[in-house]
Amino acid sequence: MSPSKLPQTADIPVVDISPFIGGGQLDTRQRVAQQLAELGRVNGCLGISGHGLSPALLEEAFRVTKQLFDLPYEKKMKAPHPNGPVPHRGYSGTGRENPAKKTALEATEDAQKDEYSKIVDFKESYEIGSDENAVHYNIWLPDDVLPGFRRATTKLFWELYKTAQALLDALIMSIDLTEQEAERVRALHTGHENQVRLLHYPPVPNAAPGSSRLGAHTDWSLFTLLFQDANGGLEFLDRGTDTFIPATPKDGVLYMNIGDMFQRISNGFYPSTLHRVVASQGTTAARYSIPYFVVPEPDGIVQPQPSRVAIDGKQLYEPVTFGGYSTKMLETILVHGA
Ligand SMILES: O=C(O)CCC(=O)C(=O)O
Ligand SMILES: [Fe+2]
Repeated sequence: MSPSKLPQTADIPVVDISPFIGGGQLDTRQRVAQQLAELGRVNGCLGISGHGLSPALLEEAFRVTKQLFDLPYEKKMKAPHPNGPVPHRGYSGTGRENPAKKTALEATEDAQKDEYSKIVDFKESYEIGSDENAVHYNIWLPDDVLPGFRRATTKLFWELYKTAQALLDALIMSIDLTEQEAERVRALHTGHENQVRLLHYPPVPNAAPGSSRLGAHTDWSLFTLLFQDANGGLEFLDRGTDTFIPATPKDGVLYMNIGDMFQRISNGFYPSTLHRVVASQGTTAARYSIPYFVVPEPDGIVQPQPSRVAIDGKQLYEPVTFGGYSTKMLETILVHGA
C-alpha cells in the first residue's frame, strides 16, 4: 500500500522537566533527558511542563507587556532601539526587523531566497538583558513612563534564567557529553548574554488564511523558551512531513526550540527549528508573546563537541564565536533607518 498523502496532524510532544528543577534523583533526570532526545531530535522543538515558573509571574509579565505596548508611540520611543545591531536592546516599532531575511540568506534555491526576502513582519518589540552586560546594555524607559516595568521584567529575566539553566543541564545530559565537555558548554552560559523580548503583533483585519505575522526563521540562540497568549499562531516546521504544525497554547506549557548554537554544539543531533507566526483566517486579535533567548559569551568558541563528532564520524560545522555570528545575523534582519 502506498503511504497516505493526507497531511499529518502531528502535535508537539510535551516533556515534564521538573526533576531538573527540583533536584530529582539521577535516574529520573536520565529518563527526562532520554525523552528530550527521543521526542526532540527530529524537529528540535518541544512543549515543556514542570518548568518552575509560577502562573503569577507569567501573568504579571503579560500584564506589563500589554501596558508597555498600549503606551503612545512617543512614550515607547523614550527607550529606542539604536539604528544598528549593538546594543540589541530597547523598543523597535513595526517594520524594523525581518528575521525571514536570515532564512533568505541561508536558502540554497533562488525561489526560496525570493520568497523569504519579501516577507515583512508586523510586530513591535522590546529587548531586555542583564544590567551587567556592558556591550548589549539595557535601554530602559524612564521609570515614570511605566512605573514598575523595570522591576517586573528584571525579575522575569532572572526567573527565566533558572529554568534555562535546568533545561541546559537536561539537554547536555540528553546528548551524552563528557563531564569536561559539559563544563565547557556550561561555562559559556553565564546568563548575562541572555535576552528576553516582549512582542506585540497588532490585530489583523480580514486576515487571509495563514498570512504571515512573523516570517519563518531559525533563532541563533543556543535554545529559546517561548511564552504566548491564548491566541496562538506560532508554528514549528515538522521535518517529517515538511509542513508547519501549530504550537497550541496549553496551560503550564512553554515551548522550547533549539537554535543555531545548540545545533552546532550537538553536531546536528538537534536541528535548529524553523518557526514562524501566522494569522488565523478572519479578524485576528492582537497577540502578545515573550521569547527568551539563551546565548553564549560573545568570544567563547561554539563548536561541535568531540564526543558527538566521534559518534557521527564527521564534524558538520566549523567553530564560530557567537559575537561574530550574531552581529552578522542582526545586520541581516534589522531594517536600518526605518
Ligand atoms: O512570537 C512568537 O511566538 C515567536 C517569536 C520569535 O520567533 C522570535 O522572536 O524569534
Ligand atoms: Fe524565533
